[in-house]
Amino acid sequence: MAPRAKPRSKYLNLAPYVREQWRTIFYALLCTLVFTAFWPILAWLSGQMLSLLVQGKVLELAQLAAITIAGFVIHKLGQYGQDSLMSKAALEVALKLRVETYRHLQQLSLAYFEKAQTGDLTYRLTEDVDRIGEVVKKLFQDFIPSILQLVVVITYMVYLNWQLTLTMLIIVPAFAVLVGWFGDRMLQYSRTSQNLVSDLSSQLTEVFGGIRLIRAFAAEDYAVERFRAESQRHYEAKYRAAWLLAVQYPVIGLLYAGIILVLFLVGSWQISTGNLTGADFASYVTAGLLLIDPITHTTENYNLFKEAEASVDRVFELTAIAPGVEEAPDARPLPAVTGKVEYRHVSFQYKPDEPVLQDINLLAKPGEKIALVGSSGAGKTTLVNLLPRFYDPQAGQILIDGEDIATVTLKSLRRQIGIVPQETVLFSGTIAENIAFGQKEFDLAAVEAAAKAANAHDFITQFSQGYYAWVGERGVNLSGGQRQRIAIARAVLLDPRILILDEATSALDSESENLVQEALERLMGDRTAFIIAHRLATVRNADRILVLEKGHIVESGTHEELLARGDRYAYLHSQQFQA
Ligand SMILES: Nc1ncnc2c1ncn2[C@@H]1O[C@H](COP(=O)(O)OP(=O)(O)OP(=O)(O)O)[C@@H](O)[C@H]1O
Repeated sequence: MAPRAKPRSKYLNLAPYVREQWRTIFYALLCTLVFTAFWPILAWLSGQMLSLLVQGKVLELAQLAAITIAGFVIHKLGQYGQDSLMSKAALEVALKLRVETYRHLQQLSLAYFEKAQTGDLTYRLTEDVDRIGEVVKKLFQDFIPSILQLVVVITYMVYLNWQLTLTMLIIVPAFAVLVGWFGDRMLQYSRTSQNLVSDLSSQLTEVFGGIRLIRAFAAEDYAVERFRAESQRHYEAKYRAAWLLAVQYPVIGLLYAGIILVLFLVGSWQISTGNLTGADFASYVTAGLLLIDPITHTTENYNLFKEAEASVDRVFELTAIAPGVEEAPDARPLPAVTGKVEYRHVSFQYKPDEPVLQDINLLAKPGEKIALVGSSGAGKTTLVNLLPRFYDPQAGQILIDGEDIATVTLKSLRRQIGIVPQETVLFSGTIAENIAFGQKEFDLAAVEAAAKAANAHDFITQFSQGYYAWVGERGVNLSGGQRQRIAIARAVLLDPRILILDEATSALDSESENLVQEALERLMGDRTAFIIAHRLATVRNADRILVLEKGHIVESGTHEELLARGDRYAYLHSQQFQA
């Protein structure tokens, strides 16, 4: 039989992030050492003090108390250092992980985002990363110090008296297992009763919603009986939990008393044989008490680690996704282009065996305006989306100024292509920030000039805060036409040689329509433009019209030429553009 591979812990993925924090962690561990080393010292001091107390040596006791307080201060300073530094390291890990994962997501292809659920992605980047941060914090701030404390205190106890320690090491874990068993059972019962409560409430919602039906069928008794049965189940689950709790306290209390009894019996036996002094026994008991906290923390943290493993898994699942559209390793920046665009035998499909574009050939001269028309689903959007490499074609090449776009850097390529989409997305921020979207710093004068060219300046200055008016939730509301002009201003500011315009299908009022149209004409100027056309004016004025059908270019020519042909375009024109 082949040896079973040991499952690799998901937590190992976090190692590089933790390693980066080694300096902080190192200092934090030094503080932990100081903090922990003082546990046995404090236990020993309390034993000595107890012994002096019994002997009535007040002065010595006072001196020792002063030393103890000093020791305690150092011990607490160690704890402060440990907690603050470990928290810092853990939060840095979470921060780095969050930003890195986000950066990775930004590189994934659009195809990924079409499949992914936004809610799920958001959850992974917020809740899951937070939970991981919490776990890392617990690991360093709680788990490692607790383990260290256990080791140090137990070593001290062995040093004081090994016979007593051996006895304790046998009975205490058994006790811990029993407490754990009670805990698990309680959790199980409370989950069951929670589920039953939600069943009960869904039954109520259903019944109150359907009360007419119950009346109509005279089914009141039936409804009461169903409700009674459900309530009975709820009662039983609750009672089981209450009963367990009632049993737990006496059982654990009795066992606890038993442990103390054993401790005293074995302790007095050891004192009687001369293996242990009274003061040492007091130190021993103090040390024993010091074990309770770390044991509780260790078990709690262990459960937390188990639970959080799913979060680690979910976050690293994202970072493992390949970007889809990738830059060639030797990609060069695309130099400033004139705007000549060429598609050579380009074929594309989103899903295997469902071709969307087939053997597309097209050449756009610098400054040419090309309108794309065709019925819905013909592949117009897909065709233009290949140009900024939102997707890569399965076959063929796309060239800009003779450079294959697959060989240049994505940034330099996309910077030279302006896009005015059908639906303008605005992010929360000022209008100026929205126009200068993607630029860390911008010149307000340039933004204003762009807005003027986009026929947006007038409506912007009507807001009381002008370019600083806030867009987004609780911000100014922009109409469809205004949003489009913001999008046009964005493109003007970017000043690309190539444009992709996806005309809005939703009707604008005629004034807005004229302003938008005028702004678009100005934007297009002498740039190369691909326009997914829905407006008659655009189609008429285009240098060339391409008619797409089922992924093929079926016709190409000017408006007049194509009308004269009386074929596909003429048909579409009569259907769509006759108003
Ligand atoms: N992200 C996607 N994943 C899978 N299939 C897609 C995707 N986007 C588009 N398609 C399919 O590809 C084909 C072409 O779509 P595309 O959006 O390019 O057409 P279009 O001509 O722009 O249509 P419309 O005018 O309705 O926008 C359609 O059959 C569409 O269902």
